[in-house]
Amino acid sequence: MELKNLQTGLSNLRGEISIPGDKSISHRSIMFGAIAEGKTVVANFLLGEDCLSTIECFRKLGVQIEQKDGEVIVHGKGFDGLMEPSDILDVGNSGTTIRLIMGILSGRPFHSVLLGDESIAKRPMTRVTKPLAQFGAVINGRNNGEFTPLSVAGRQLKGAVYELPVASAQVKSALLFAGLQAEGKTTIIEPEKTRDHTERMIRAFGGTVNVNEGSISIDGGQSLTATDIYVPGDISSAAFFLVAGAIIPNSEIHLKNVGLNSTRSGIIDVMSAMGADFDIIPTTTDVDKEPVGDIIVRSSSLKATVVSGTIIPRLIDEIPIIALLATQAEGTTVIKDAEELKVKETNRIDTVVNELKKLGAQIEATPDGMIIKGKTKLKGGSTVSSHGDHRIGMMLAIAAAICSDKVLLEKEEAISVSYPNFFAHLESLM
Ligand SMILES: O=C(O)C1=C[C@@H](OP(=O)(O)O)[C@@H](O)[C@H](O)C1
Ligand SMILES: C=C(OP(=O)(O)O)C(=O)O
Repeated sequence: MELKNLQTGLSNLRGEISIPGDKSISHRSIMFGAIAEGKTVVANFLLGEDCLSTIECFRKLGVQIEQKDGEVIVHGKGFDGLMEPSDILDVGNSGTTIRLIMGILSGRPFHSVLLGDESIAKRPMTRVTKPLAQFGAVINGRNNGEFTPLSVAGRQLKGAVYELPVASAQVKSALLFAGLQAEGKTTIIEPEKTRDHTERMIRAFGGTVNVNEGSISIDGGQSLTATDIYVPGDISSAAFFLVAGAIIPNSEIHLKNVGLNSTRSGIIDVMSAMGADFDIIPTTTDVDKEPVGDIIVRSSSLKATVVSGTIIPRLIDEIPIIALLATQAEGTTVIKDAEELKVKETNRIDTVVNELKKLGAQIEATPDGMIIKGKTKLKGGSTVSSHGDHRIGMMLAIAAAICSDKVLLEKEEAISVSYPNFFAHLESLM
């Protein structure tokens, strides 16, 4: 296996980078473009492997999708324009693709089969297949519908009321896609607020969705109309450079075009609580659009914090890099209520704790999170692994930057799932 020799001992990071498109919004732009009528032009689409998997799945469903001059153009023909695929739909490494597409496929009058990579094969699917069964969907899979391969026998769905047992935007979104094509009304009750890109996009495509405190309702039988989408930069990708700027000495990084949707910006609140030195310059001009801004981050003197409760869904994908940040803060940082980390691309409680320990961090796993003692000088002198998880790979590359001894990374290729230019951007700041 080829190992990447990570840059260590960085004395500063300076300059400006434009953050690539948001992964969650990019997936949804293809899905909504496909089920709407007309031509949807998507600008700043993320060309990461996960989003490319979504494009390929919809091409197999008969949707014409072009990539031209940095834009993606989706020629939608409505829900009824989707056709039975003659081949397996391969979602690759993407949990968002497989979970959301089930909400669309379960209401279509044809048969389809979903498969992904070895990580997807371990991720729980009954969180989606069970509630969809309440709508009348018929989805089968290994272990009573828990694991891929999954087969979907689509049929006319009936709207339902469903209370989510875990805060999951993927489950909520799958049910909204089912509800859009069902007979009658659908109401979803969330235990905590999760990312709301699906609700925003229903509106952008001319649909109606009612959001009340803790619940989301839609009427079935809605038809959507194509629109142009601008995808803001992904705060989950910006997070690696926010932390790099704060923990590497003599740094000042200007991150351009970062999505600042409040359902995603928990890392900003955590960095504030830890005393990080940064400024936000909002650049959004249209209040109906996803909020966007620039962030300037500088080397900081940090203190420990507690990360728990309702903030967790607002920063779930940033916890690996927040754990690294906590190794450089004075005091004991506690991250709890984050059991969901166990069912991501890897068990992120285990992979974060084990890999950071190899570099010299004082970090222990708990059943629902981790406890990190700082400030600790990370040494390195070891080989670490992404375990095929893009966010673990990027966190380790930033961790290596503050190590004194050599650090080798196994499975760096995972990073292109969400941030193909990651190393180019990192090097441009050195
Ligand atoms: O809806 C989405 O686009 C996502 C929701 C989150 O997953 P859960 O819904 O499982 O929390 C997040 O971890 C994932 O990266 C993307
Ligand atoms: C969990 C993630 O993605 P997904 O669930 O789409 O695989 C992620 O990007 O961190």
